[in-house]
Amino acid sequence: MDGRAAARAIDALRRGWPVRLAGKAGALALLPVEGATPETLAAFDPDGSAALLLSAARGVTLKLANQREAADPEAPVLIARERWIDAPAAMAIADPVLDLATPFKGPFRALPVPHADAAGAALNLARLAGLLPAYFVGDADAPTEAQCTVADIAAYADPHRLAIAARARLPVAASVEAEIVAFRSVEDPREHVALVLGERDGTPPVVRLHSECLTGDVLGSLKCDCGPQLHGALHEIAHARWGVLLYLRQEGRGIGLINKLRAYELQDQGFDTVDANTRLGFAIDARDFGVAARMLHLLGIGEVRLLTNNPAKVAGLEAQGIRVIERLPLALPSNPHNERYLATKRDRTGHDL
Ligand SMILES: Nc1nc2c(ncn2[C@@H]2O[C@H](COP(=O)(O)OP(=O)(O)OP(=O)(O)O)[C@@H](O)[C@H]2O)c(=O)[nH]1
Ligand SMILES: [Zn+2]
Repeated sequence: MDGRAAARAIDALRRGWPVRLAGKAGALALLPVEGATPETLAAFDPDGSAALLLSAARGVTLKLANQREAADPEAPVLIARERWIDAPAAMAIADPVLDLATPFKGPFRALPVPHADAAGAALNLARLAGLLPAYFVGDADAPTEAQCTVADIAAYADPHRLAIAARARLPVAASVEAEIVAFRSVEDPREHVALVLGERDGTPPVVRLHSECLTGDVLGSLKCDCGPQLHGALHEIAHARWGVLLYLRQEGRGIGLINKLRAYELQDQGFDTVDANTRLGFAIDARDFGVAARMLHLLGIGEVRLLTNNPAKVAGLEAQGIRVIERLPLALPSNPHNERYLATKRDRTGHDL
């Protein structure tokens, strides 16, 4: 298991370079659809015999006959590369934002998925790279720039690899009694942060898991409630005996900034948060709360009073060995731009709002 191999593969994918991903029974040569050019595609698939790997959720929208009722939205599906599927056509197949501009696609011919473990891991790897979950799958001898295995990807994403890298006093607006603690794992460039407010006194702290939202946290977006929740949580924690805000680098509930902005474009076309994610081919919530549990563990915290309206966060932490002794609500006033977002949280993802 080598997390570095996965890191190299992610780097290659982001540059639009092909990678080889080995599963238990065999390997797949993969060229990401996002970033593929006519030249890179011709070099990867000179005789036009590649297939297209997509997620089952995307297959549902494309009306692939065998995907009408996909049990697992993130399961891999494969379709043949017909003659008309060049690099731009593949992008239109992969990217739901283009569906309105290119409504008539197909017909598609579904193929059996070879090496389902590698194919599933490939979709996960695309998410980690911040790309659309879609690949050309080439011959076993297709040229590739990086190689990794399914186990390498698991090692890369393993929260146990996180360690405390630095800590310092950091007076903030909410409280001058604050310490910032930064965490990192060797291969994953995302640096998570904890802000510890007040004096540790042996009681379970008030804890907030805040997932990064560049648009809401920094730019003051009105489309979500992240900015007010961030400041509201810091305020609540500052008024408790002590507490911790975890700032998790899981932008867009784990699909990354670019894919979140694609989801926003779909929302402008009328889809809600949940449907936008599944149309892109992702799970409704792709976050890994094991990261938060690991950070709390490294801070010596085993019991928390959790500030959230999201029952999945409580369950996610408990599943990773953190006891949530109390759930504290964190609801803020809505605005005309985030009413639907909040209604979707309440009606479709079980938030207690
Ligand atoms: N994919 C996607 N992510 C979004 C969208 N809007 C906000 N986010 C992300 O959602 C995350 C914040 O999650 P929240 O839903 O506020 O928190 P929660 O865990 O569901 O629930 P609470 O703890 O009750 O606030 C941030 O990473 C945002 O970037 C969206 O429309 N699509
Ligand atoms: Zn937000």
